Amino acid sequence: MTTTNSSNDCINWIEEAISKNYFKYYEHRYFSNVQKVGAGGFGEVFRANWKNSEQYLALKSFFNLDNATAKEIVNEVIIIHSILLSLEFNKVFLIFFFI
Ligand SMILES: Nc1ncnc2c1ncn2[C@@H]1O[C@H](COP(=O)(O)OP(=O)(O)OP(=O)(O)O)[C@@H](O)[C@H]1O
Repeated sequence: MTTTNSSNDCINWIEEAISKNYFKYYEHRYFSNVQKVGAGGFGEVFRANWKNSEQYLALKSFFNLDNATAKEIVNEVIIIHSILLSLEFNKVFLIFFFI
């Protein structure tokens, strides 16, 4: 998928990514020092440490996992993935969690 398709396509895309293990699931308990840093139309953004490391990660939560949100997630994954690839990162780590 290179451009945004319909909402159904987005939900299928997410479900396929999960079933093929492209998306990994991490328990909330592995994150520490979770602090809210912002909010947008679809949810809230937090910064957190992974386990006990010094490295900050951005965690996004979504108000609802509906069609519009699925489309937003897919767009964001595609944009961040292409930016990181252009910077020659070999692996891409994105974290979303749902409340
Ligand atoms: N990786 C990040 N690091 C630090 N702060 C962030 C990060 N991502 C988002 N934020 C903060 O959280 C806010 C909300 O981000 P989010 O991506 O949810 O919404 P948005 O893109 O700003 O707005 P909308 O989703 O309504 O178009 C941002 O305005 C920013 O202040």
